[in-house]
Amino acid sequence: MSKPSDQPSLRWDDNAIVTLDQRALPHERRLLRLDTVDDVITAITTLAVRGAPSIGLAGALGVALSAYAHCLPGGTGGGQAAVRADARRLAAARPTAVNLAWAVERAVGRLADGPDAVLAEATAMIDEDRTVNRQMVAHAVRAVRDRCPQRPLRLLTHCNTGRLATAAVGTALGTILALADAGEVTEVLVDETRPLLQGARLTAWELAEAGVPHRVCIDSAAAAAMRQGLVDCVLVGADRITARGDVANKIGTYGLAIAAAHHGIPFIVVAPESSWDRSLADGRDIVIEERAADEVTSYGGVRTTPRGTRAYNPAFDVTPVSLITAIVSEHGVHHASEVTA
Ligand SMILES: CSC[C@@H](O)[C@@H](O)C(=O)COP(=O)(O)O
Repeated sequence: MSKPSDQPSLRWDDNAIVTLDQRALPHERRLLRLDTVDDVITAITTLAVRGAPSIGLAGALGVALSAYAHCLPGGTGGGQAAVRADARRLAAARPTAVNLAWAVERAVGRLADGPDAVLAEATAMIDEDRTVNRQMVAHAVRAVRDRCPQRPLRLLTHCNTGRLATAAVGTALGTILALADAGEVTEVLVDETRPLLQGARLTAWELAEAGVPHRVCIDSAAAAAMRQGLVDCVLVGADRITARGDVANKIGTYGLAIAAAHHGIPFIVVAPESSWDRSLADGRDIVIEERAADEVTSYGGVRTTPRGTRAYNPAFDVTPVSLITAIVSEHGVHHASEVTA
């Protein structure tokens, strides 16, 4: 039997995309079947499918769904023009993670060869992501070992960057799991990741599944944990990295990086090449998704703020390269000071 981490977070099955519904975790392991482009867009916008590499793969498979619907005799018609329109809607479902637009564009690139070619491209991307995960994690493990001589390690991570967010072991969380597997980790502090609790719900679930000791850490306690000496290294993922190495990632990452720099703690970003957007130099040019106020003004469907309270709810922030120790991809370890436009 394969280990949980050997199973891709999403797959193609009988003309549909099948994925774990991340909204239901950790209480329910519910499979979600996405039959149409609209299903895919809803899954991405509601975070049933989330994490930069995973939404890219879902987007690419969504183009295949569209190609089968519009480009086969007996389908709904519309041809390639209709598929391109769907592809634009898919790519716009979430604006910050560049992996989504990148993957959709790659799938569209095979449109002239027919729906089977689009599907083959999308499924090849799933296989590639698995290879990329393995390579990236190997480099990132080396980066942590080089910078953190003490053993065992106390690590801190933010959001969810594991197998739910990718097609294999993940990026930052994959690295943590590999270090834990080697017996080098004593505890992982898991930022709960307000407001949608990707850390508390998903990362804690993945770590528990793997048997890695961890505690959920309220986001606002991360700096205090660093001051108390509970953190040897911070590992996070990325949604978009600019040519000079500024990193957009889940809201709260910037604050973590400031705190880590203040305490002299290595801050390492682990992300695939597909998260780089070299068309941008300055991270301030990255479009940051602003999400609905009710994600903050209510909890579990119950309002927590006075009626009419407005909210500031950006899904991501940007950490300038000056606060980052290293950025690791499948190609190796980049010292942040070497990454320039
Ligand atoms: C390997 S996932 C990298 C990032 O996508 C991750 O850190 C993150 O910020 C995810 O945000 P989310 O809003 O949950 O999709």
